[in-house]
This record gives sequence, structure tokens and C-alpha cells, in this order.
Amino acid sequence: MATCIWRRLLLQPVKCRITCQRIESIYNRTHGFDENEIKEKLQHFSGGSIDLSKGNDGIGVLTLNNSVHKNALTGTMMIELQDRVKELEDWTEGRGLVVHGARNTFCSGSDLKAIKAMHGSEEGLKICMFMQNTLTRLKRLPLISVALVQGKALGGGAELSTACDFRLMTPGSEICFVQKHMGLVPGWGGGARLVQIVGGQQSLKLLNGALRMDPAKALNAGLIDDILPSDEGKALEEAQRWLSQYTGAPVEVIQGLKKVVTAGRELPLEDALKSEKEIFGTLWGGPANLQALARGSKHK
Ligand SMILES: CC[C@H](C(=O)O)C(=O)SCCNC(=O)CCNC(=O)[C@H](O)C(C)(C)COP(=O)(O)OP(=O)(O)OC[C@H]1O[C@@H](n2cnc3c(N)ncnc32)[C@H](O)[C@@H]1OP(=O)(O)O
Repeated sequence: MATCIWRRLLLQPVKCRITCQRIESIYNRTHGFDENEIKEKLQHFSGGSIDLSKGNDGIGVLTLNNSVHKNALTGTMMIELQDRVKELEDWTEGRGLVVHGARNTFCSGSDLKAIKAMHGSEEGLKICMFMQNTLTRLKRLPLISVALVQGKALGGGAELSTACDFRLMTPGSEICFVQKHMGLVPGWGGGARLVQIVGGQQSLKLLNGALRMDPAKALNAGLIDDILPSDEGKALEEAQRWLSQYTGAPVEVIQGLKKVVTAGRELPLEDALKSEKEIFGTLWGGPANLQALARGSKHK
């Protein structure tokens, strides 16, 4: 399906395709999925918020804010998450994003109250499709995203962390795919993304063992990219500093690089190569390229 979407994008006129940042969702009406219908149901499970601040430096901070329930995602938070992701798709100045939870804990997954109330199989599948749409779009954003995991990332919270390009953990934190204990498998795309991140063998261990991954184990397994040395209050600042090593270039270059990687992640090789050529064409002879040539940079 992802291949179909990218193929369609590749068939769009070049100018539109390259400048267009809005990527289609995985599921839509052609799959019998009516987004408004599930949104209407999710509205009934309210509480918490998803807050986005966009800095003038092109670095955004997305905060899961439901700290009385360890930042569990309520129905309205799921809707807000999608709204914020759409906002980020339109952020032409965006270079980076930190995704974190309020009050030094990441996310305890779906709101169990909502899950219990909507246990009918049809609704479960619709939430699954809704969240796959949102998290796929989050992962494809043309900026560099990092999940800052403090406290717990459980179930859907662990899945959310895989929808970022990078993951960081602070001492004492834990990522755990608890789905097997709930008689489930991941459904928000976290299983497929986990295999891309750590490979099949490690994924089997993490999912089938519902392993509790502390920072050292997570780093060793390739699940995370670094452990921050931080005390709680400074973690966000440290995550932003960590991210800055990957966002320091003109915005069109940072976004172009991310698009090349997204194409490489998702497309068959020939299509990825064509996409890379198109993106290269938007930068060749552009301001950043001309300035670098004028500077006569050496890369010692
Ligand atoms: C697997 C399906 C699905 C998916 O993948 O899509 C999911 O994500 S299902 C949710 C999976 N997550 C859980 O089952 C987490 C259950 N909660 C816990 O294990 C603990 O609460 C923990 C470890 C997060 C925190 O433990 P701690 O002792 O530090 O605090 P409390 O247990 O006292 O929690 C405080 C307060 O938060 C409520 N809480 C925690 N998680 C959730 C949640 N996912 N949904 C709703 N509410 C949650 C907890 O009930 C407490 O509320 P209180 O009113 O004070 O009882």
C-alpha cells in the first residue's frame, strides 16, 4: 500500500510532487474507512491534550499532556494528535521535532477506559486504522523527529516512540510493548516499524517476551539512539541539543535529506532512486548549493 501511495506521488507532476508535503493516509474511503465516523466516537472519550509549540529556529515540541493518567491517549488526544501532525506537514520552516510527555513520563498507551468502552471488534479496527494513518504521517514528516522517553512508554506509547526517526531515554525510564499481556499485538504500525528499527529477531524477543527495556538494554538492542545523562528538569533541553546535530543546515536541505531517507525506507529501490533524483534536482544550483560553492568548503 505504501508503495502504491509513493507510486501515485511519483506520477504527479514533478513540481507539485516535490513541493507537496502532505502525504496521503494509508486508509481512506476506498478501504471502507470513514475517518469522521471514528472521530465522532473518539470525541466521547475526552481529557488531556496534545500541545505543539513551533520555535523560530524550526524546532517543534509536541507534548502529550494527560499526566494524571501517565499521559494515556484519550479519544480526543488521538484526534488532536492527528491535527497537530497535519499542522506539522504544513510547517515549511520545520527542521526538527521533539515528542515527549508532560511531567517526566512518556505515554502509558491507549486510555484503558476508552478501550474497555469500545471493545467491539469493528471499533478496535477503526481506531487501529486511524492511528496507523496518523503515525505513518508523523514518521513521514519532512523533518527530523525524536521521541524523548522519560518514565514509561507502554503499549501504544511504545508504538508512538517508533513513529519518530530517533529515540532517546533518560535514566530510570522503560519502553515495553505490553500488548501480549493485553491479549493483543501492536496495531498502530508499531510492530512493522519495530522490525525496521531492530530487525526481526530482536522484535520477536521484544514483542513475544514483552521485554521491559531499560535504557542500557534498549541501546544495546538498537531500539534507541542514545541515553541522556540528564536530571528530569533538563531532559527536554538536552534532547533539543542532541537533535541539533542533525538539523544544522538550511531547511530545504534538512527536509530534502529526510525525504530521501523516507523514500529509501518505503520504496522499492528503483522508485527510491528516481525520487532521490527529483529531490536532488530541487537543490542543485539552489541558494544553499551556490553558497557552499562560493565558500569553497573543505571537508577535512
Ligand atoms: C495494548 C493495546 C493498546 C495499544 O497498544 O494500542 C494499549 O496501549 S493498552 C494500554 C497499555 N498500557 C497499560 O496497560 C498501562 C497500565 N498502567 C500501568 O501499568 C501503570 O499505571 C503505570 C506503570 C503506567 C504507572 O504506574 P504508577 O504506579 O506509577 O501509577 P498508577 O498506576 O497509580 O497510575 C496513575 C494513574 O494513571 C492511570 N493510568 C495509567 N495508565 C493508564 C492508561 N493506559 N489508561 C488509563 N489510565 C491509566 C492509573 O489508572 C492511575 O489512575 P487512578 O485514577 O489514580 O487510578
